[in-house]
Amino acid sequence: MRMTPTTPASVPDTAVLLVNLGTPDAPTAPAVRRYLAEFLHDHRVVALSRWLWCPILHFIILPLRGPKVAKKYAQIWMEGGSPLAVHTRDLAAAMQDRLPGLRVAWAMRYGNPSMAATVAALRADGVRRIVLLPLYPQYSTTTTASVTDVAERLAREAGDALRIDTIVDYHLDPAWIAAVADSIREHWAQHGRGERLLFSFHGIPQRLVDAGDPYRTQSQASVDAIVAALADVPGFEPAQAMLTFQSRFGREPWLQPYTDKTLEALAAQGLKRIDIVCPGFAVDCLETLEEITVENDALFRAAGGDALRYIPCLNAAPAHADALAALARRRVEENR
Ligand SMILES: C=CC1=C(C)c2cc3[nH]c(cc4nc(cc5[nH]c(cc1n2)c(C)c5CCC(=O)O)C(CCC(=O)O)=C4C)c(C)c3C=C
Ligand SMILES: [Fe+2]
Ligand SMILES: [Fe+2]
Repeated sequence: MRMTPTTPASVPDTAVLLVNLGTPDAPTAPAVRRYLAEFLHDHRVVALSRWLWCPILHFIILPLRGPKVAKKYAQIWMEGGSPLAVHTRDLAAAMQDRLPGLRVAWAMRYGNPSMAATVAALRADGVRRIVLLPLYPQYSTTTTASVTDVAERLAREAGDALRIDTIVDYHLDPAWIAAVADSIREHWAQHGRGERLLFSFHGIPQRLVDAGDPYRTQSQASVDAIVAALADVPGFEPAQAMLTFQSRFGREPWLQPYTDKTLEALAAQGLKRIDIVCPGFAVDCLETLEEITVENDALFRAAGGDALRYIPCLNAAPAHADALAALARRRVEENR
């Protein structure tokens, strides 16, 4: 008699796969060079011709940036590793607690654990359907599409044995908006309110937005919704909120206004206490913990400010895990 392979009821055949950007394995120059080499070879991130870009990358960017950026990672490194990896892992564990009938896994677009190895391990465990959740609330071709490029290749290679459904953005998800707004509210309850509330998002080249990338529009929509959710805070006026863009890379114009220039301008206007939050980042990372709380803090003070008060990312907070688990559960049930 021919036996039909079955999956035991206790082993879920559907997984939720969180994918974040990626980070070096260690805060050392060789590890940072390896990570940046993979990241900056991605055509979604740098679209220049390889004839032009490879010599610049291999002979200028990687040798110079490796040691410099490794020192920055060393300042924020946690006991369990890079903050981006630690918080992504903890968020996946918190979501697993909320999704007992599903398998929750996490991977990185660049570096480790890779998407290919994670998907291979899930398939070996009997997973046949994946709900993919790139950890970018706002869609961009530079980030989300780069994750779906890899997912599409893996699904193609697996043929009928694997289906992947992607949640392409969640920039207006009501539970996520409420979680970010509540984190700001709680910060204000503990520390008081600053004179301005800056929403600082990772930038992208303006050229990409001109070509149709919806990232800026979605970032503005997230800010508007979070500000609307804070309307009942006594004394808070929507005009105190500002959208800015950080982490420029390269020489061409990126989305503006720039976070660093805005902070200097606000200090020059005599403002002393600014609150800053980064809702484009699901979890804390180099760009929030070093660029905002070390570099931008120093330049705000040097320009005459007193305190740049950073409101942390949602990380593995219960409200974040609740919001993303509900989002994933809905997607699993939608196309059963
Ligand atoms: C949140 C969304 C992100 C977008 C959009 C994004 C676009 C983008 N980034 C670079 C270049 C670099 N980014 C770097 C770090 C970094 N970027 C994001 C997120 C987005 N990037 C995160 C979460 C991080 C931190 C990773 C960590 O380990 O904590 C870096 C590496 C650090 C450095 O060398 O400065 C680079 C380089 C480009 C070019 C780009 C869009 C074209
Ligand atoms: Fe190269
Ligand atoms: Fe980046």
